[in-house]
Order: sequence, then structure tokens, then C-alpha cells
Amino acid sequence: MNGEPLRAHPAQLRAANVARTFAALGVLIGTVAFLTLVFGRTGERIAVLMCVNVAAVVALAIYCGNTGIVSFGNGAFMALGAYLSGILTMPAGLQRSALPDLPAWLAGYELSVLGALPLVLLAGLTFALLTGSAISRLLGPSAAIATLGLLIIVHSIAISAREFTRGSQTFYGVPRVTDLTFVLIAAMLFILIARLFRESRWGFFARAVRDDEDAATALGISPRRARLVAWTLSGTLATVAGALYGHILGAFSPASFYLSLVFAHVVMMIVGGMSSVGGAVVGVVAVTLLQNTVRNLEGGITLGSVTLPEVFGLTTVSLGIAILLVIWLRPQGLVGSFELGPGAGARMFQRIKGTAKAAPAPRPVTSETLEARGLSRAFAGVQAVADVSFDVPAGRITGLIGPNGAGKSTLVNLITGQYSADAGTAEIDGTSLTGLPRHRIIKYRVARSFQNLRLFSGLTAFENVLVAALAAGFSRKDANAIALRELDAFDLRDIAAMRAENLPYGARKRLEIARALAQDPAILLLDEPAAGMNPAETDDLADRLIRIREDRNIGILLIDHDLRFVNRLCSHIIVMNRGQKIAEGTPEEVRADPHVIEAYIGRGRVARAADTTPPKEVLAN
Ligand SMILES: Nc1ncnc2c1ncn2[C@@H]1O[C@H](COP(=O)(O)OP(=O)(O)OP(=O)(O)O)[C@@H](O)[C@H]1O
Repeated sequence: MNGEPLRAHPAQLRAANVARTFAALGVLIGTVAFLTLVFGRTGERIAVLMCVNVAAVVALAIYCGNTGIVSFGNGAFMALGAYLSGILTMPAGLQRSALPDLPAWLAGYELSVLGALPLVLLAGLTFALLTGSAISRLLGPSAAIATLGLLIIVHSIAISAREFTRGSQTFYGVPRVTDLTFVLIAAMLFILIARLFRESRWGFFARAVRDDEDAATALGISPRRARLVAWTLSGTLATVAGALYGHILGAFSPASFYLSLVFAHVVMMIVGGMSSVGGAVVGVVAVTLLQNTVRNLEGGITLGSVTLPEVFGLTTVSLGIAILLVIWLRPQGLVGSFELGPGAGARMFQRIKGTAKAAPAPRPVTSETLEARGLSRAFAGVQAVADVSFDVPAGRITGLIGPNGAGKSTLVNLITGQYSADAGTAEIDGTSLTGLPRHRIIKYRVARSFQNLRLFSGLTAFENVLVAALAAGFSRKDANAIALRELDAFDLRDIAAMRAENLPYGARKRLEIARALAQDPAILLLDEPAAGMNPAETDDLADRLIRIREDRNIGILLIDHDLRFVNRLCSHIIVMNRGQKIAEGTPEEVRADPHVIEAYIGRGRVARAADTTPPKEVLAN
């Protein structure tokens, strides 16, 4: 169903969109109403706790959902928020007896819960920035383990810092918040912030990095910074959620924020589906209802004539079973990537289509020239590229051909910084690209496509192009308009709201080029853009590339094995073999070059072919 094209009736789309926008809020409000109306005071207590869990899990999902990394660090931030807010709001008399050794600079404030909020926010922000600067350098399992380490460290500090926390003893005297409206509003605010972040510039960057770090970096996104932003927002909000949790409990200890809480929150997030805000909310609701049902059974229950015995730990076991079942039956969680589905993609696209202004004209490309000089790179004894020099000037499509393994892709990777060069430089208008961090290269207006499709599979076609324009530094409005223009240029508008992973192959290849063009490049490096396309698709792509060169004067370096395609497009061709440049010139010159003929059809066969077939014809199509 994610593959649904954008041809639904606008009224249907609108209805679906309204429902989806408010779905997460609706689920929360509906469950709160159900609990309070059906179960009275007990239901209200459960609802209050559920709202705080929604806030905490939504905060957690801001990092996990957008970066794809599971974090266990939420408990650390929550502990910070709970203890800090507790100290700042505690009645002075009670504080003197509960925390007699509290340093004077922190004692006796007696703030209200809301009054303490700015300080809690600031502390959370600072702590998130400090920890994030290290954790954002890590990926996947290493990052997850680092977050677990953070939880353990903070837990140990909370136990040893007795003057602030009473150590492992109960920390009491925290003013209690039992107002359901207050926590419900807080939870709704968290949901809205998470949704706004997800569709913000940095939300898109984080999700692009999550889907393909290399491709995102090539677009100009710093993966570390994208993860840091998500971590910082997530940690800051988790600190506030922790403060709220502390004010609900009234008394707690370091254990209240340790493994069982963190485990429950991670389960809630995974059960609901961590890649969407709706998933986080549904996960909390489902697990809260499950937990409370099972907790009643845990103490033993009589059903008619049957009395079930007390089963200690049933709640934890049930959570474990719940997570196993979900991972088995619905790996994406109950909701999956809800907001990324056709409704959300179509919703955003429809909205933008209706309001888009004209795209800013591409910046003029005049005399920009990419100059590669003496580029070399070896891999474990294989000289992939050896002392290769060439120019890619504006306004020309330059072909780069050669047999498999000749070193063509390696050359592009050296220019764009994916591989470091052993020797040589790549310059654009006198500025060296060599040695620049990869994500800086787009500043010099050099964009690329990849040999093997490297789209952001979890984003829609429109979002793939949008994120490229945003990464090139365009404002949101301009980026929207540019994305629409590039989708039109490649006949992709009808499928703009489909997720990239569901697009047909030819459309995905075109989308990669549209994404690169959205960066407004002066030089475009295309690595086998026609590979796998049928002849009609290849001709169509050639027409589009010719038009783009004519309209925008971009310089294109085109790698392809389809020599008919290359001959049609390129006025200048470079030929490589075994890492070396063996020929360069017009298509006619290259076709006549004996080195080229030898590289393509082999030394022995050249001799035989010379008797019957003019070698030129072998390469002429
Ligand atoms: N990361 C790497 N590690 C080790 N060897 C590599 C790496 N990248 C490329 N090579 C080697 O460098 C040589 C050139 O490879 P490259 O992919 O650049 O060739 P190519 O001309 O693009 O080939 P094709 O047309 O098949 O894509 C090959 O021998 C390849 O195995």
C-alpha cells in the first residue's frame, strides 16, 4: 500500500490526511477518556502515568526513529530531570532534613514545577550536547552500547552523589503532580514537537543518514551533526519527561530510572514502531494496557471456580513475549512507518504542490571546470587508478568509458572524497577538493549519482529530491519548488508520493539524477545512469540529459558501458583500462585508437578482426 500512486481523489486524500494527522493525538485522547470513564480514579492514575510514558517514549523515538539507532540512554536524562526538578521544587524545610548536605547554591529555591522547567530544559540541553558530541560519532550497535554505558554511568553517579540524591535511598518530598490535564497537554506537546522535527530540515537529514550514510554525505549532510541534533532534542525532552515522572511519583530512587524503566520504554517504542511518532504513541498505549491487565493477574486471580496462583515477574515476562511476537509478526511494529505511508507523503506533496512558488532559476554555470591532475589510488596491491588527469568543463558531456575494473568508479570516488587519493588532486576553478570533508564538496557545486542505486529508501521520491535541495542550502520554500521542478524534468511527478523503495527500477535511476540536479551543480558526475535500462528508457534518458546540458550549461562526466548511449551524448570521451587513461578525444578519435580497440576486444582478437571487420565498427554502436 505504500506503493499507491498519487492519483487518489483529492477529497479522499484530504479525509485520510486529517485522520492521519490527528491519529496519534486521537489514540492518546481516546485511551485517556476510556480509562477515566470506565475505571474512575484507578483509570485516571493509569492515564497520568501513560501520558508521561508517551512523553518519554516520543522523546526517545526522536533519536531512535530518525537515526535508526536504538538508545538506552533515556533513563539517564530522565534521572537528571527528576532529581534536578525535585531539588528545585522541594519545600525548604523538607529539603533540610532530606538533603542536609546539599550545597548552598542549589538549596532552598522552592520553585513551582513550571518555574523549574527552564532550568531543567537547560540542564538537559547541556547534558545532551556534551554526551551527544561523543555518541553522535558512533553508528549502529556501537552507538547503542554507548547509550547503555551512559545509563550505567549516570546510575552509578546517582547512587554515589548522596548529597544530591540520597544515594540508593528513597528521594522523597518532591511535590506531586496528579493533574491529568497537565500531563495530557505535555504529552500532546511532545507529539507535536516530534512531528515537527521529523519534517524539519534536520529531521530529513537524520532520516537520510539513517537510510544511506554515504549518499547523504555526498549530498552535503554531516552525519555526525544530523545525529547530534536528533540526540540533543531527544535528550532535552527526555529530561523534561523525567521531571514530570518524578513529580508523579513524588518519591523515587536511582533504580526508578534504570533498566526496568528503560526496557519498558524500548519495548513500547519497538512494539508501536520506532520509525514513526504514531508508532511511539500506539506502543505506549498498547503496552500500558497490557501491563495493567497482566499486573492484575500477577497477584493471583480467581476466575469462577479456578484460582490462578501468584506469578512473580509476569509483567516483565509479558513485555518480553510482546516484543518477540511483534518482531516476529510485524518487524516494523504495530504502526510501522505510519507517517511515511502514502497518506503522509501524499499529504505533504499535495500541500506543497498547491502552494509552491516558482523554483529559483538555477545559478548560472559559465566557465567552471573540474580538473583532475595525477589522481592515483591503490587497494591492497591493485592499482585501481594510476596517475590520471583530465578536464570536465562546463557545457560539455564528457564520457568516461573502459572495461570492467578499469577504475572509473574509483576515479569518481576520489574526486568526491569517498576515497582518499594516494597522489594527485581534483580542483574546481583553482580550488582543491582533495582532502575536504566529503560533505563540504557540494559547496563547490559538484554533485554525483552512484553506480548502485543509493536512494533513501524510507523517504518518498519527493522527499529524496527535497532533502538534496535542503542539503545544498536552499530555504524550505525554494527546496520544495526545486524538488517539484526536478521531478517534472524526469517525469516523476505522478509517483512523487511513493517511497523510493517501491518505485520501478527505471524511475529509481531517474530519481537519483533528479536528486543530484536539485543541488544546483555546475559539474555532475553520473556513474552508469543507464545501467539496467531498456533501449527506450535509455533513449529517453539521453534526451533529458541533452536538454539539461543545453538549458543549464552543466558539465557532465558520464560513465557508462552502453557505447551507443555514450556516443550519442558525448563530444569528448576519456578511455581507461587497468587504472590508466589510455585515450582521450572525440568519439571518432577514440574509436580509431588502437589502444582502445585492444582494451575492448583483446590483443589476439584485434589481429583476427582486422582481416574482416574494421575495428572502428566494433565501438561505433
Ligand atoms: N574499496 C575497494 N577495495 C578494494 N579494491 C577496490 C575497491 N574499490 C575498487 N577496487 C578495485 O579497483 C579496481 C577498479 O574498480 P572500479 O570499480 O573503479 O572499476 P570500474 O571501471 O568502475 O568497473 P565497473 O565498470 O565494473 O564498475 C578493481 O580491481 C576493483 O576491484
